[in-house]
Amino acid sequence: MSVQAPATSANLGPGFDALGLALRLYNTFEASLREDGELRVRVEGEGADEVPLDERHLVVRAMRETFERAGEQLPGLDLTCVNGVPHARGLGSSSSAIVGGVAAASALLGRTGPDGGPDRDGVYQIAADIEGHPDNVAPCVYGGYTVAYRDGDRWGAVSLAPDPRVLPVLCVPEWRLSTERARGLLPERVAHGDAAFNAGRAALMTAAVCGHPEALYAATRDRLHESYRAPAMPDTLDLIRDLRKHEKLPAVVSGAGPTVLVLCSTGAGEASADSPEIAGQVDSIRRRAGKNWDIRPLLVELAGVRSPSPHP
Ligand SMILES: Nc1ncnc2c1ncn2[C@@H]1O[C@H](COP(=O)(O)OP(=O)(O)OP(=O)(O)O)[C@@H](O)[C@H]1O
Ligand SMILES: N[C@@H](CCO)C(=O)O
Repeated sequence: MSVQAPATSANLGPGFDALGLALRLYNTFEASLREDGELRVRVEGEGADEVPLDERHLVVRAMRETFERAGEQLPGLDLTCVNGVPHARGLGSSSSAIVGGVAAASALLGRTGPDGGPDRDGVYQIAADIEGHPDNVAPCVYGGYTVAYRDGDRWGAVSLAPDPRVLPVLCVPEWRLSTERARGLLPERVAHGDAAFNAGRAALMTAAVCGHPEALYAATRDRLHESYRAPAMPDTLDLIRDLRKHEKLPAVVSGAGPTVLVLCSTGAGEASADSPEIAGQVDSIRRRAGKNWDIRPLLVELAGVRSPSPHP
């Protein structure tokens, strides 16, 4: 069976550990069970020469955890990963691997949702437990723009369709920053005023993405994480400052960085990389960014993780 799990951009500025957006850029995982107990992992594309090809592989770990929670043992496994999502760039590669692994294992265990597709809530609960925070996992599972939260011992999420006038443009650098290191830079406590500031901007972000793109510039302000992480990604914060100050574009750190997310938009009509208004904004981004950044306009993925067939 095969699973396609999208890239995601989390936080969107003020929505630390809560807001996220699914992107049309994917990792694909093909998994089939082996009766001889052997594990065979093949990886193509992003991270191919870097990730371990044994029990430590993140997809394998997620699959094993899902089997164990169901009271079963994962037998042998053939796993092929075709990765389109760059690692450690703030594009949710680890969530894509975890969600893909949990969705594949769930399907192999015969669990499906009411529509015959993935059991989305089941996948979300396990994957968010493994990842530890839900803001990449929620859009990867449900697609669209998501607001994720913790409710007692469960994870909750609402998925909304973004305004078609909005187009995410990613500026992806060659260099990397691990989420673990970026989280280690955050303070244990923040000022009440900063928390209140972010609450207002995060609420505004939902309005902005889902019907009021004119509010995107004001909505993309943060006081809880970006500046604390600046020492680990000074070029990212410099590019964001330049895009905001000189181009008046709503730019933020994508996830834990170092990618920059720019929420481009049109005044009217659907946003696409070919529409003159967006093409002009993309040109400005390219000019400001220079040659060290890969500028990628990406449509929003509306459906989330897919597992076309539950049969091994
Ligand atoms: N497709 C994958 N297959 C196997 N392991 C992966 C995969 N993607 C990520 N990983 C593991 O997770 C690590 C990167 O995860 P990390 O959380 O630092 O970055 P990210 O998920 O790309 O960023 P962010 O969470 O900020 O969006 C990699 O170094 C690798 O060990
Ligand atoms: N909210 C997370 C996203 C990256 O996984 C962070 O900023 O650390």
